[in-house]
Amino acid sequence: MPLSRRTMLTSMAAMAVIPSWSFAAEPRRILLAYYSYTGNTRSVAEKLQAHVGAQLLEIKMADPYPSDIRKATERSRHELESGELPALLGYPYDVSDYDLILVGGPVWWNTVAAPVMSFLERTDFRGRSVGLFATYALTPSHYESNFAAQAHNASFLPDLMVNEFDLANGQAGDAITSWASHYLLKDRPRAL
Ligand SMILES: Cc1cc2nc3c(=O)[nH]c(=O)nc-3n(C[C@H](O)[C@H](O)[C@H](O)COP(=O)(O)O)c2cc1C
Repeated sequence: MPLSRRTMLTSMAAMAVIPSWSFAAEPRRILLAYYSYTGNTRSVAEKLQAHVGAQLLEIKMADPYPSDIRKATERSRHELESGELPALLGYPYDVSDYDLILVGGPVWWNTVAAPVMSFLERTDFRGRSVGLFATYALTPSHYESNFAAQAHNASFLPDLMVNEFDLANGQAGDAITSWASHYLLKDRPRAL
């Protein structure tokens, strides 16, 4: 049946205002990997996860540190000084399904905690965006630069460093929320 002139004009007018492509919200696929010994980094990871709905991955060691913190401290120091990084459970991790990989861990001995170093060493970040977050007691020190040196081929978002005392006092919430909304929740353009 032939279209009426009015129908044709209406259709043409609609086509003129609707572009052939548009911006649409497409959820980012986010992996949130973290290691935590005393629970601080886990707490940040869970807060971030509540904001961005990422897939959580706890980095687990094949031979976990003892609960005696002095023994764990001695061992971790030896691992970092000698470069004999601890074996992990379930590696290598395939991150190719994710657009963005968040990696969290504690500052240990002024640098990246040994299990997180292991994770970075065994993961191929080629073509991926990485957002690092860490918790610390006194200063993040060389965490960021040492992390970047170990995570080959990644492009980095600005990082999130959380002081453990701010976390314990409930004063880190705004910084965590702000980081998540600025860097993790952006919509990406998608061709329709
Ligand atoms: C072995 C060890 C070494 C640490 N070294 C540092 C350090 O160099 N600088 C610092 O600010 N905090 C240091 N801390 C404190 C931790 O970074 C802090 O408590 C962090 O929030 C712990 O995170 P977690 O609870 O996720 O394990 C160290 C803690 C441990 C157990």
